[in-house]
Amino acid sequence: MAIAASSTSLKPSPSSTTASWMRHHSLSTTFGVTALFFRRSEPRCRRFVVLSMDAKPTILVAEKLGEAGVKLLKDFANVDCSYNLSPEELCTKISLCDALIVRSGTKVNREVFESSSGRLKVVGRAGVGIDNVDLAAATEHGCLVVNAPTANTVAAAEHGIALLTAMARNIAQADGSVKAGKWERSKYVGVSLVGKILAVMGFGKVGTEVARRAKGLGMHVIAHDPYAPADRARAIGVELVSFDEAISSADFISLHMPLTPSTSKILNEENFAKMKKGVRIVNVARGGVIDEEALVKALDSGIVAQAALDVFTVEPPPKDNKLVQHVNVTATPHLGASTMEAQEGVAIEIAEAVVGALKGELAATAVNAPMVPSEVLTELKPFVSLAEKLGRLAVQLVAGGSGVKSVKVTYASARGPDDLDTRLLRAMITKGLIEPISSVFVNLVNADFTAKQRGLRITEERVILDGSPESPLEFIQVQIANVESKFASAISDSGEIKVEGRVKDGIPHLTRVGSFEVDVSLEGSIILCRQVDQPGMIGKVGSILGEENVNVSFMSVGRIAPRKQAIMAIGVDEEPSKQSLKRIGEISAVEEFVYLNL
Ligand SMILES: NC(=O)c1ccc[n+]([C@@H]2O[C@H](COP(=O)([O-])OP(=O)(O)OC[C@H]3O[C@@H](n4cnc5c(N)ncnc54)[C@H](O)[C@@H]3O)[C@@H](O)[C@H]2O)c1
Ligand SMILES: O=C(O)[C@H](O)COP(=O)(O)O
Repeated sequence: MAIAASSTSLKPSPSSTTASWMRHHSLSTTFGVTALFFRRSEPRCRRFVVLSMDAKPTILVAEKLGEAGVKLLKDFANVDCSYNLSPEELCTKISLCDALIVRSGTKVNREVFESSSGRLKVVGRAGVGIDNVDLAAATEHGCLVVNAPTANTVAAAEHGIALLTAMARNIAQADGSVKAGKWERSKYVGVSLVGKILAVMGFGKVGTEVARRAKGLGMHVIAHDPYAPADRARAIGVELVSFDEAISSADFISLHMPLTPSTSKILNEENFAKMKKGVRIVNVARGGVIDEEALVKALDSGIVAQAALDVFTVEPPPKDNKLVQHVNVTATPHLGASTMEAQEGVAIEIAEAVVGALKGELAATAVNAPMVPSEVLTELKPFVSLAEKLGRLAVQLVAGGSGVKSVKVTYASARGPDDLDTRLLRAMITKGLIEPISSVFVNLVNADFTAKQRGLRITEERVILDGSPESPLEFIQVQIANVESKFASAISDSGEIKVEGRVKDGIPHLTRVGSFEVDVSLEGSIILCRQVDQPGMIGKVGSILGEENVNVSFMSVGRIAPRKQAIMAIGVDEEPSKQSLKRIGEISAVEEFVYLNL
């Protein structure tokens, strides 16, 4: 994968790790100790993590949510249930919230993310359709969007069937007539469903359940869905056909695709003209998939005999909306998901997803981030940490003023190329590369976007090794090209800054710097010294650090040959004072050294 370059570049600067308190606070509050990819590791930030460990995150529930879900949320967070907020009120409240839960009635647009000043970390959509959430803006702001895709499927399908049968037998109109004191038996003669062709447009979860039920009513069901597997359709006796075939052969059309740029107004004047005269249309998907003006015309001309609509382009539709008022239209106010059972299920599904995301777990229903199965995550966890630390090390080796633009990551593994999903690792390397030298925070959601925005091009390469594929990876190598290093020995023979690491006994280790092999655990911070290999060096450095009670966790020397140049890597638990670092630099055999903060 390659992330295209843009015009900006990263400029390392020693003091640029400082971010605002608010950002640290919201990060650590929101993604506490278990946060796998959201927590920063600078000592300064760790203080805020400790401070905020007891602070509960705040979740704004902006639309009615089932009680069971609200209870789950309250067990974990402060919950503010504020319904019917104006857009301005939502923007004002959002800067105090770590998560927001909405249904289809709230527009979560760019302004909402901008108003959150970086605090909003999760948007939970209590339902399926996410067309009311600006996903691009969410991603740019590093905000995870999760939905509840399964709990209202049956409710929506049942509502679709209810509309289909009610429309065919004029139930709503006849009911109104009886209540008005009339008895119009010949006016409300309906049409039968049995033997009729139903075209299900969008053969996903809801479409499939509608098809199943329609077959039970004796209908002949065909479906159109460019992405649905034919065998799934065949398994329930449904034939997948082209768009034109579906709409031109159907007696009834039921819409079940999401609203996207490619489905917007997919039923338009041109397509109504292709339909059988007298076709009947059900829409429990989204109002925007129909050109509503064209539908009014098609109803007036008789191409469309009847329509049953649960959803509208603008909700609620204006009172004088011609479609709603049309005599041949049956309308419901977006009730597809509104059964007691579905709303309890959706509430639990979204509450679990939002709480999980706030705890830093990878969400199974993430809409704008890769979903990583938990077993894969368990296996990758130490490599995730290694990836971030290699990124942090590599960028700190860049001399101030050099712009980091081109980074190559090599993953060496004995596993087949399809067995390793590198998105998580790439995100962590990106986080490691960017966070030490900027005030932005990077996570799985915004990593690629942030890299692209900063003109950082990351290319990935797989090296397939022989041997046992027990571990997902042997080593990860990070190379930064076209830069100078503040530690010349980090430059490899081919001219790039190069660091390489492995996981040993579950702990990330640095195993190569430039052309030198080292072995130091990446648990604290590191001092790298290039020296002339000679006896007593470890003791000299160790005693300088010992004098100020800096604990050495690890030492390793990698050398070209005995008594030639060597690199000493020293792992330290505490940050040495400037004075101690200066004294290390003054040891006569030391040619260069660098302190790297992990
Ligand atoms: N009225 C309601 O209350 C209600 C309730 C639930 C869902 N919905 C709507 O129904 C939609 C479908 O829900 P779902 O759970 O079945 O989602 P889903 O993702 O399981 O199914 C959507 C299907 O549409 C297909 N699709 C995408 N583009 C298409 C196109 N151009 N032509 C035909 N098919 C296309 C997809 O391949 C997918 O199979 C949701 O996006 C939501 O907008 C409404
Ligand atoms: O996409 C959905 O899940 C449905 O349209 C339900 O929307 P609602 O949560 O506003 O009822």
